[in-house]
Amino acid sequence: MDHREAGGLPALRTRALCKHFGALQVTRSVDFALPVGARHALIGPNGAGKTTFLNLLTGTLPASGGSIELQGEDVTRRRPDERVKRGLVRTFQVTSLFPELTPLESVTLAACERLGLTRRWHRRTGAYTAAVDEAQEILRRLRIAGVGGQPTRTLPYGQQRILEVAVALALEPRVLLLDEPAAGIPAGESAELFEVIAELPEDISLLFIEHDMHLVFRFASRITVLVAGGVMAEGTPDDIAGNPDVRTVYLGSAEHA
Ligand SMILES: Nc1ncnc2c1ncn2[C@@H]1O[C@H](COP(=O)(O)OP(=O)(O)OP(=O)(O)O)[C@@H](O)[C@H]1O
Repeated sequence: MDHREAGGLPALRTRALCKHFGALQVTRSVDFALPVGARHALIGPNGAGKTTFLNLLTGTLPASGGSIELQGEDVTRRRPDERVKRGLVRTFQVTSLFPELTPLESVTLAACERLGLTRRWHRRTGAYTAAVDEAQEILRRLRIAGVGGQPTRTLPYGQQRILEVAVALALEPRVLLLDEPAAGIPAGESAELFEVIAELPEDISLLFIEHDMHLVFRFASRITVLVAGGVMAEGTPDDIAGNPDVRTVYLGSAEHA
C-alpha cells in the first residue's frame, strides 16, 4: 500500500487528543496520523473508546484536550458540517437513510447538498443533471447501480450498508471514517463490502473500526490498537499480529498472522 503524504502532510492527524466524561477518561492523549491513501483499521476491546475517537474526529463530540488537523489545518474547534466541507466524512448509518427514497435519489440529494443546490432550487437544471450523473457513477462504482431505482427499504441489509458508503462518497471525502461497516452483514457479503471499499480511489484515506479480525488483517494497510482509550500499538498487520502485548490483551490465542 502506498503511503504518500500530500505535501508531506498526513490526511489526518491528532495530537494528545483527550476526552473525558466527568471523571471517566475515555480518550487518553491519542497521537495518531492517517497517511494519504491509507486503509487504516482501528481495533480494540469493547469500550476501548473507538467510536468516541471517531466522534471526536467528526466533531460530534467536543474534545477535552489536544488537537485534530486535516491536511495540516487545525479543525479542533470546527463544527461537524465545516469538517465535512473540508472532506472529513463518516458513513451515515442505515437508520439515517430514507427508506422510501431510491439509492439514486439519496445519493443525488447528497451530491446536491455538496454542490449547494439544495439551498438554490432555482438553479438551472443542468446542475441537477450533473448531480444525477455523478450519483449514477457512484452507484456503478459500488456495484449497486442495478438496484438504484428501488426503494431503499426493499434492499438487502448488505446493500443498504453499501448505500451508506455511496451517500458519503457523494460528499467527496478526502478522509472517510467507517464505523463497523460490515456489522450485521452475513459473513459472505461482508467480504464483498470490503472489496468494494478497497477499490475506492487512493486519494480517499480510510479509517475503519472493525471487530472481524479476518477482515481487518485482509484489508488494512496499518492497524492501531486502542485499549482503555490509549494507543497500545500501531503498525502493519504483521507488526500487530506479532505483538505479544496485543495478543495477550486483545487477540488472545486466535491465529491471524
Ligand atoms: N456520552 C457518554 N457519556 C458517558 N460515557 C460515555 C459516553 N460515550 C461513551 N462513553 C463511555 O466511553 C467508553 C468508550 O465507549 P466507546 O463506545 O467509544 O467504545 P468502543 O471502543 O467504540 O466500544 P464498542 O466496541 O463496544 O463499540 C465506554 O466506557 C462508554 O460507556
